[in-house]
Amino acid sequence: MFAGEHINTSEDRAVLHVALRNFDDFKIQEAGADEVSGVLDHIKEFSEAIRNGTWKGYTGKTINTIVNIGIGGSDLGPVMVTEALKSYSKRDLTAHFVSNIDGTHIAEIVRECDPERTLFIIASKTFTTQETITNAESAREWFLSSAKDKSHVAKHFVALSTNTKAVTAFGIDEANMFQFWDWVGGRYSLWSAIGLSIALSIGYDNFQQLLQGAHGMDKHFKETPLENNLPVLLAVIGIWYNDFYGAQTHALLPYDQYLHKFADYFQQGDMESNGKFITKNGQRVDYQTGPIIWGAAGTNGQHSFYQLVHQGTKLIPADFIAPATSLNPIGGSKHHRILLSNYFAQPEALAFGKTEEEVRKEVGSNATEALVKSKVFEGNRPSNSIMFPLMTPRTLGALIALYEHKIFTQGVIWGINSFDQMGVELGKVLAKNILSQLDKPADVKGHDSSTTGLIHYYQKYRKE
Ligand SMILES: O=P(O)(O)OC[C@H]1O[C@@H](O)[C@H](O)[C@@H](O)[C@@H]1O
Repeated sequence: MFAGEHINTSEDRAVLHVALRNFDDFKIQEAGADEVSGVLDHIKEFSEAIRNGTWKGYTGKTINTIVNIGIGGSDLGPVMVTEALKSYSKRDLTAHFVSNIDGTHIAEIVRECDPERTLFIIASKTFTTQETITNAESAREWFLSSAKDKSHVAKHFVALSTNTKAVTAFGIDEANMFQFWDWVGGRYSLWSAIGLSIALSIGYDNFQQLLQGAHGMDKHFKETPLENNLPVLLAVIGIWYNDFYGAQTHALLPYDQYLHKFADYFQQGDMESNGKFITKNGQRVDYQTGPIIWGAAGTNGQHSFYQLVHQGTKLIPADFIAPATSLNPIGGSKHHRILLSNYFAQPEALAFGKTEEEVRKEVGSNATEALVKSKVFEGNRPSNSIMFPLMTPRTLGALIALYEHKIFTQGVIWGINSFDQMGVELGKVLAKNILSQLDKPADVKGHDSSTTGLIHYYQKYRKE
């Protein structure tokens, strides 16, 4: 990876998100790697102009709202990071994210926007993604219904993409396009121009700290012997439970409200990278590969799904993640001490459980056998605890890179290509075909009876 070899073999591409946060440290040979700092300068200049108010909208007002329109890797990273670093954000610059093709998403968000003061950021590596282009067109329509004049689009729309031709065809000025390169995978792109909404929200200096933190983890990963290498340790522990103990899922459980999108983010990061049954050589694997990633923040999960984690029939390895210090130490950090007491208690309970003997002592001799058994915790349920001093941009950068390299290491051990995503294509092709058949029942052809029946039902009941 660091050498720039085309390890994404199916697409014949290098995998160089590490080049986006390199700071001239590693020597990377790949076309575009020397353009990274130029794009960072562009991000710096633009984000400062928006934040300090020198960039004005079409009526001369400053921008107070940004709307990132993107999906998958062009959405989840910016969403997760802006939430995680909200404490560092410019509070009078509201950040919204539109991803879903469901018109409700954009409709509800533009309700909260003033066209004179809103900047739309169209984030798409390919600039062909159906959801993003459709949402971007609707945003432009909404904007022009107030601004009237197409020349005003330049003040309110920018693009983050590798596809200059499609961006200019959409009507966005090339000067307002932030470039990146095909060696940046979508789910590894928050470090690239796709991070513009992050830089706008937390400021360029903080964005750079995020990159520095990731670079620190890159160096650790590249230079540390395997037995002390954090991404490698996480990777092999994960493989141990996945491949040798039959664990189907892996839970990400941050005890930090700011990380409430962390599991969503790594659902794509991990499942799109390692959800594959074919090796790089084209063999079907006869072992398990990527786990199902899920999770939720804080103590909320304890009052819903932890029952199954503690006493269910499934083995669920989990990562518990927390900062030692809260950015909101209200009540003399009363909340944080309670939060952390839970953060410490849960892995302990999972590991050591409660024996039948202990339960008997607790419930007394009058308790029924069934009650005694229902209170036993078998224990021996595995978890990793990750703790850091304080949530800062630098720490978050390192934390994200830790998981990125964990996923990469697992992919290497499983012999799969963690950097393509062929599995998302079939559904897209079928949907395109179905879209062309939705108008008339007579057009619905070539499907199984269930699909045909469903489409006919829709055609019968739709209002418009
Ligand atoms: O940035 P783009 O080109 O619009 O792509 C968005 C997403 O599109 C999806 O189809 C891919 O599975 C993701 O990996 C990708 O992040």
